[in-house]
Amino acid sequence: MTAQTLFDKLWDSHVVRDLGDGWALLHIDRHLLHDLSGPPALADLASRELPLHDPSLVFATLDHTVSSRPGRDGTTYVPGAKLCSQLRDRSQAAGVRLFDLGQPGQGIVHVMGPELGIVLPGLTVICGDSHTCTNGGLGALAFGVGSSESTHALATQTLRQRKPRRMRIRCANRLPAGVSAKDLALHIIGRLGTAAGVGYAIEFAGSAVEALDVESRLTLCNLTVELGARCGIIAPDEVTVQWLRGRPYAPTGKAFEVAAAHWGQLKTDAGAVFDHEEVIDAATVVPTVTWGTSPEHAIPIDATIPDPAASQGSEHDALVAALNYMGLVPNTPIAGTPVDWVFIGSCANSRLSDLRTAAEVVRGRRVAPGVKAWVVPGSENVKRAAEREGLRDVFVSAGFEWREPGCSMCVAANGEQVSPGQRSISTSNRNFVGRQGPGARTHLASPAMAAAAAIAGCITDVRTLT
Ligand SMILES: CC(C)[C@H](C(=O)O)[C@@H](O)C(=O)O
Ligand code: SF4
Repeated sequence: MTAQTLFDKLWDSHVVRDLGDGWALLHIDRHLLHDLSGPPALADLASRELPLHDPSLVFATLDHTVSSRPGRDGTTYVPGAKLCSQLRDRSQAAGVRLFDLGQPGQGIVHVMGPELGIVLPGLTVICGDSHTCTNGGLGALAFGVGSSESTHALATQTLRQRKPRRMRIRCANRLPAGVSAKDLALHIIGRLGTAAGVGYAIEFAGSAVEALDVESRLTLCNLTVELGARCGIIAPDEVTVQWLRGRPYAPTGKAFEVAAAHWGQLKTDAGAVFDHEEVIDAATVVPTVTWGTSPEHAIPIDATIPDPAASQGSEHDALVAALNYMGLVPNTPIAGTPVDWVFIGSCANSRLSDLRTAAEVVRGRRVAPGVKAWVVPGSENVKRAAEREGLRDVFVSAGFEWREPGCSMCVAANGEQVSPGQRSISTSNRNFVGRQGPGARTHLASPAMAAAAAIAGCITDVRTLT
């Protein structure tokens, strides 16, 4: 038998029918719905009088348009109230399990899926959301879909897809202490650019990836879409198996052992051929932040803001526009840039391990005067676990606000915004123009770096925080 990549194994095992010309009909194992993309897909189906093919494979949660204010309900953010009630009503009518506000399981869709064991290695997972690639961190074949694809999958549990090419990004050696998966992701995007992954499914491999815990793997895969690829995957291993054991929707008893034995086969065979390969030396990665308006505007914390004079044509113009929007001066150090806002949250970095890392930086210190700092846990379960182990108290006594789970200021679809011209350091994954509100200036960073900026009042190297 010819050597196969992990991606090919996952793809081949889900082909219902080869449609020719690189297209295939795939079986979809899990379908996740959120309050923005879920209601239209369910409504589309209802208007065609089509039943769901298998509601037990579909799960819904409220995340994008819900307020994160303590004591909130689905109506606190008034413009989101209709979407919330639609997702509730349509899920109930369709027999779909919805994790509602205040219930264990509610949370950002890409946080709650893995957390509950709804997402498992070897499964195909879709959601009407581009960061569905996050789930690849467990070894699932997971990708975001558009609304007509979502409708099709609800009705048939299948999807017509064109097979992407395969890329492997091998991360050699180990990340240095204090350098996280988020730094690695930003480093990779900064080096390869946001178009590098277009048309590819990307496998992250190598000793630095093997050394990551599962939550860090989810972070790394979360940012695959910012490389232009719809899908990122990491081979499941013993760390994955241990992380999944006992999760509510994971198999139990003998079935879990059988599943785990199967997951052990899900890796790229020696000698398998990729269409493209990249190698990153993880040992050279340092804490990384973005300065501009694209995730590829990523630089090491000890670097200076780039000078557009070094580039030409449209690239020059794009750099000038980004510098103007961000209100930054070329050739000055990024460290020391004052921040108004600190946002620790989003499906990139709002899991328990992220909050632990940030709390370690914050413990016994104070948020700098004039800085607004928020922690928005990724899910109700993350929130409760963090509260049980005292992390909430660490943040609150330092001057952070402790909020309710959801997307919040990652995309500001719930009205929680950074004011025009204000600068935010954010653990999210997109720093686009207006992403955190009209005129808002966003710097992407790891939880440790965001926490350090909250204390220092400016972008700072967490390794030298005093
Ligand atoms: C609103 C949603 C469809 C969107 C996405 O697809 O990613 C959002 O989650 C985002 O992060 O920009
Ligand atoms: S947290 Fe941000 S990136 Fe993630 S799903 Fe929500 S809006 Fe999208």
